[in-house]
Amino acid sequence: QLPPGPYLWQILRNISIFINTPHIAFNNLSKIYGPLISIRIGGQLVVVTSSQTTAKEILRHRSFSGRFIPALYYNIPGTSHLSVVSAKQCNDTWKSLRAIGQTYLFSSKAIESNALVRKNKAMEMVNYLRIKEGEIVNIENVIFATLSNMTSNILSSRNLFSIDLESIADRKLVKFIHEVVEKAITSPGLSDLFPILEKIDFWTKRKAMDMHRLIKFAWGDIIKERRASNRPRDSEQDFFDVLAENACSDDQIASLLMEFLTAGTYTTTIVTVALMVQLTKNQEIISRIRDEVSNQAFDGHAINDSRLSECQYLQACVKETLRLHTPGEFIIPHRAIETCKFNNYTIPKGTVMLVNSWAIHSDPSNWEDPGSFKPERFLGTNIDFMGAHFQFLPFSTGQRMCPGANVAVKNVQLMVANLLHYFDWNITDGVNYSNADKMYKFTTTSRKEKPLCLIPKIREQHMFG
Ligand code: HEM
Repeated sequence: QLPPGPYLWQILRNISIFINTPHIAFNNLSKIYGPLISIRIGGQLVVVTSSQTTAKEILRHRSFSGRFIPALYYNIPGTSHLSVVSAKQCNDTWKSLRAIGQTYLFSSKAIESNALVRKNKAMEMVNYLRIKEGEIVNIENVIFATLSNMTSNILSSRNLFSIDLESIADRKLVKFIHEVVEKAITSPGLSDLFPILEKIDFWTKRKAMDMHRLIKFAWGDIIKERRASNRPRDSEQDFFDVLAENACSDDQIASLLMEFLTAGTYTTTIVTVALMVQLTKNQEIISRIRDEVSNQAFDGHAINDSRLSECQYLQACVKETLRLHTPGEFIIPHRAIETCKFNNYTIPKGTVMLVNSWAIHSDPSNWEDPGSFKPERFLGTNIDFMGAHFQFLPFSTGQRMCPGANVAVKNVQLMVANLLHYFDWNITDGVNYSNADKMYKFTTTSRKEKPLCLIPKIREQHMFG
């Protein structure tokens, strides 16, 4: 009754492709076994789809609305009861946290009322880059710090990083955020695959305590300071105030702030950087974005956040980057919360449900020349990212769909508009826009061989601005 799948020896024979490029491995398997494939990894049953129709059915199926997150994450104090991304199912706490997020972060009203924070952080970035004119800048770090500070200010009215990430404390925290995504959220440990080992899996418990210390290190002082300060007026409340009013413990607040920060910043940085990499190869696209931003969104002093939605071409570039460089080739794993019948198969409770968004975004029956960066493909179409067009699911669809889709796109647009409006960018060997293909090779859709380092040059009209 389970969906078909390869034998263990077939996986072992191709083990390196399964480990290094599982999205390609499963896409290849779907040509043999069809849209639903099951495999057993240790004690864990995993069902994978690379088809857009089946993906839609899974992501919108109530029985598959649970989340599978490795045990490492749940061993971090504060994470198990108060969480959105890692909530095991869509219970009342999950609903109320999504509602709080909607009020303070995600809704159009929240986006509008946070416009000043975003503008100020973007201008801090521009001012920093002005000082760095002619020097090699790790622009990936600057983008990460700026996006993190935008998010942490919206969540808790405080900065989390210095803009150049130069201090040891900053670097420690960045490394940790990468670790949260790459180890705690997306890589199953031994006790996830062999639950019988849970009691003796001391490594996971020790690692979780290390992570807890770092979360406290990041948010501890901010939480202490905020708790000691006067309660703000209702109209000035932020996300932190609502959590504090709801009797959340320091551990719970810290881990939730960290979760939102990671969900919002890690992904958006990847997309902004990937778009910058594409732009370093294509001066024509840069000129087109610049013209559009100057005409539609520059108000004489700064880029006007609310007018960026009129920049259709810039938005097409962001969509094309989300298609070609989706952060993560698979949607964060779902979990069957009950045993159910699905497409004539029986899917047992606890099964991990994986959707291969890379395969959907590279399907030649949906996308002509899918491996190329062609923003024009989105112009004149109504294909958007809100989960109604199943050939394009960067933010997923259904109950667990990313609530931050609109904020994310707005942030990427704002960052790229500022970076291009005020600066020309030379790649580090001094040759403008020529060697980028070799220098910034992607090893997967979103990981590059090297960090993106560029040299900013103030554009002439902004010399004395
Ligand atoms: C380009 C940027 C982003 C991408 C590609 C992205 C993508 C995703 C995806 C694929 C999911 C999983 C959906 C599912 O399980 O079906 C997700 C979940 C989530 N994202 Fe995003 N995201 C981005 C930015 C953001 C931002 C800016 C925020 C908030 C500030 C955010 C907050 C969340 C949260 C809270 C969840 C968990 C939803 C739940 O489980 O109910 N994301 N995101």
